[in-house]
Amino acid sequence: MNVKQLAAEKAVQLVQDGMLIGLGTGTTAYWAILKLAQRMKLEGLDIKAVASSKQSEDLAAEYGIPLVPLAEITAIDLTIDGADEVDGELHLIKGGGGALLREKILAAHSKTFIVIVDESKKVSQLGHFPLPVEVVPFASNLTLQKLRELGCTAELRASADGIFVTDNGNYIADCRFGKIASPSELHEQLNAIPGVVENGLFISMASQVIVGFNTGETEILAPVKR
Ligand SMILES: O=C[C@H](O)[C@H](O)[C@H](O)COP(=O)(O)O
Repeated sequence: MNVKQLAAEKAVQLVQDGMLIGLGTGTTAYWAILKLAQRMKLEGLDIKAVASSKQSEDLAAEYGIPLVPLAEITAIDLTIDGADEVDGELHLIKGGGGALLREKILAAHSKTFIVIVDESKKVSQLGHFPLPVEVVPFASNLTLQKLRELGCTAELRASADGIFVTDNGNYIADCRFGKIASPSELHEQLNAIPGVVENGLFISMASQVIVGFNTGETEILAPVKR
């Protein structure tokens, strides 16, 4: 079993009958979706789900996980999602796959938000991974200028056929800040820029982070209560 699968399967153990599950996006969340489908088939697990991307929606549909229209829900019991970096405070960088906006909306409405990562994602300080920032296409060159004034190099993400476009019809600016001294302060500064829709910093949102190790072990990290 690979390390991402290990963390994902540990998280899926927390899922119980009757829950509404938020499905994350990416190569780690992929394993969680597969395990949920397997538990439904083998154990008769009775769940419904909402998806954080077209990709995860398609995967869930392919594996027979019933999806609920977002208009019909008021809250999510538990969301399971990956991350690009996790620091000691359990702040995250997300959006490597471009799904950060929908992921953040689902996380914000989840009673429990479980993050699943392999050990390579644990860092002492966020920022080595370029921070994804979702921006509207209109005047994106000007928005990029404002982002750079915050001290990063910012480039629009490319795709095979031009500029990468999110499920929401927006662009992603990948911002290299180097080490981020104050993630919460940067989060506020980024979202104050007109044209920025949302950024990939998830501040104090994780209820738990499940880390998979190459040794086959897992570690559960919980936020320190102050
Ligand atoms: O937009 C994508 C998401 O934030 C992913 O959850 C994140 O990039 C981690 O992806 P992966 O599990 O593929 O490393």
